[in-house]
Amino acid sequence: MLRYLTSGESHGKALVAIVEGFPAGFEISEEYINKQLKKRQGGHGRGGRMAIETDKVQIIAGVRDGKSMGSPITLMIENKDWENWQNIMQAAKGAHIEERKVTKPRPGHADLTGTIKYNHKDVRNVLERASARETAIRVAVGALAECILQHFEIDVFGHVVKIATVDAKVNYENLNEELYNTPLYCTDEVATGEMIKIIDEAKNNGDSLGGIVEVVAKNVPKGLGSYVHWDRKLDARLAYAVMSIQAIKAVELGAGFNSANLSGSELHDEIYFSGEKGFYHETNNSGGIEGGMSNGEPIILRAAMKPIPTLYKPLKSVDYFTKEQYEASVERSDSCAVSAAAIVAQSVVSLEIANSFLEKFAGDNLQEIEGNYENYVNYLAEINEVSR
Ligand SMILES: Cc1cc2nc3c(=O)[nH]c(=O)nc-3n(C[C@H](O)[C@H](O)[C@H](O)COP(=O)(O)O)c2cc1C
Ligand SMILES: C=C(O[C@@H]1CC(C(=O)O)=C[C@@H](OP(=O)(O)O)[C@H]1O)C(=O)O
Repeated sequence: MLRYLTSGESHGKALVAIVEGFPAGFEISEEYINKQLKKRQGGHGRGGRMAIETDKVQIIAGVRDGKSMGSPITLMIENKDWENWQNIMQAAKGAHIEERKVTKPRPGHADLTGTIKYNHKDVRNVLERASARETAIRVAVGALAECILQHFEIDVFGHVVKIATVDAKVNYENLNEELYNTPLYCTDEVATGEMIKIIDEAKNNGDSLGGIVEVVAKNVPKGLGSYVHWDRKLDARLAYAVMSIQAIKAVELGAGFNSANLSGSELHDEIYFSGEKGFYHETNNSGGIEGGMSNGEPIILRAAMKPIPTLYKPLKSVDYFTKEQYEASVERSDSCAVSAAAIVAQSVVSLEIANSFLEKFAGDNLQEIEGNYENYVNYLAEINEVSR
């Protein structure tokens, strides 16, 4: 079972994660982790901060000679912006914290309730940790999990299917690495043009936009997760993980919310059998999960991201200390980060799938896990034999 903790503030020295339970013997590609980090920084609509950062992972512990050792893996990403914030962010008493003290909470962010809850005297103490800067280290952790999945030929792709009211026609043929050279990680070129236009319009109006991301996991073996207990259900774990991403407001699997509009005969995926594929479905309204278990079809998850809360266009708020009503305005923010969210969603989905995979094929090292996996593949071949 993979467990991880993250630590780090948005303008602090660095972001750190410790990943426990990672089996020994897997090749860990620093290059792959950095590729994922670069993707998360991309996408049309990001703000000035992304021009400052060039996220690179440092593997501090748990990997030797390019392979996992079975010991906890520690990852770190430095914040280049720290240079500009040292005086304000340093931990020692006497830091110049008054300089950039924040007293005006932003609607839609963690600012107001976080300040009340922790009895802070500076809203900055909340926004530093609530910030989606933290998603950088989660992508690094997700990329580690992908090192396990890729060994077993499981591919997970995150992409953009909607920005505000513009829907993309999804072309599953184009869900590959090439997609990440496009400006919005969207498989529909025509919709991408429209999306860029409305993002620019929103930005010029001091506004922001949200959208919908989709994650597709291919070649996931049947039977990951379980129906026997609520916290072992793969769909529940995926929803929890994706909902924990900053600004995500809804998660659905397969037909999702539209399931409620369809009759049983329209919705349920009928079961077929062929010698080549074994048991399979010709439709995938379930999104690859039935009874909390992967059913062998691609896992398809969608998540809705709300528009970014920090706006150049003033929104009404109240100063935390003086209680004066004011109109908030800001120096710097993303206007749309849906492409980045697609990569973050891919990462947390990968981590949950890897976790369920390791539960099913448990082992302390690669060879042991491979053996358990092969055993299961042989078992599946056996049950595919016709018996009467
Ligand atoms: C990749 C990414 C980038 C984000 N960038 C910003 C930003 O620049 N400004 C901002 O106010 N919120 C940004 N957000 C959203 C806030 O972090 C989020 O709305 C806030 O933490 C409150 O949490 P909640 O929306 O989940 O309730 C971003 C979110 C993600 C996933
Ligand atoms: C730093 C990142 O995103 C940040 C997320 C964020 C927020 O409030 O969530 C606010 C902005 O931070 P800043 O005020 O420093 O510009 C974003 O840039 C990142 O994605 O790496």
